[in-house]
Amino acid sequence: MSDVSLRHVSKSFAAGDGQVQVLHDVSTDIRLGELTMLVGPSGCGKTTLISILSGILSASAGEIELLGHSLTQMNDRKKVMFRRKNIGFIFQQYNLLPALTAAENAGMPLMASGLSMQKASQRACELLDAVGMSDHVNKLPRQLSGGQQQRVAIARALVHSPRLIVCDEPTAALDAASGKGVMDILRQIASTPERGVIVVTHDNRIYSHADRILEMSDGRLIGDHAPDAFIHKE
Ligand SMILES: Nc1ncnc2c1ncn2[C@@H]1O[C@H](COP(=O)(O)OP(=O)(O)OP(=O)(O)O)[C@@H](O)[C@H]1O
Repeated sequence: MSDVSLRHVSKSFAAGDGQVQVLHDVSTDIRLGELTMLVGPSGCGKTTLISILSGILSASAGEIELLGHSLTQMNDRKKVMFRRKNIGFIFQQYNLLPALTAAENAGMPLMASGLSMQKASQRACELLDAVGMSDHVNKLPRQLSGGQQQRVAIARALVHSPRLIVCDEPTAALDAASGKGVMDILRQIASTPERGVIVVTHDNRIYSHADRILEMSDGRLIGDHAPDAFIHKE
């Protein structure tokens, strides 16, 4: 059994009087212990695919299994619970709450599941320390650089110890050095066998951080590459 399995996944959206199909018969397996990148031109369906594999969107057809559970058979409430426990999300925009400190922001998922502010902040500080932010725990987002804010977002994504980290363009808003710093952290997370990281990206500066690159075009998976081979092909 694979850690993430997609079988014959298709997705259509309503458009005008008809439907537009944005994913066509996508099948692949994604493993924990690896950093998998999903690359391809704008509009080819990358965000739609990670939204389906993390249970945010439902597929129009096909089967999705995640960590031994069939997402296809879960109702919406179960999907929310499953996601909260097992998946951490990191986006291009860091989505930090401006009135909360770094520690409070990073602790938010724990507070949302009922932990006290004090306990949540304590665990958040451990994670902030791990991403090199121990000197900034009491700062507000506006007092942090883009790269530092993304580190807070990484700490927030990890604070509930999810097994899968799903990232949509995590380095798009960052300069090269900050982007590399963020990818080094994600790479380290994916080097533990019980954790997997999936990164959607356009950013060819970071391809070398992948263990594996899945290439999409026009709603289809068209390649499964080792990063070296893909970088030389580009
Ligand atoms: N809710 C929706 N309703 C209708 N069409 C949608 C919806 N969401 C996405 N699409 C369409 O599906 C296609 C794939 O979009 P998606 O965001 O998955 O692409 P992407 O590869 O992530 O693009 P980008 O790299 O620009 O973010 C696009 O043509 C988009 O317009």
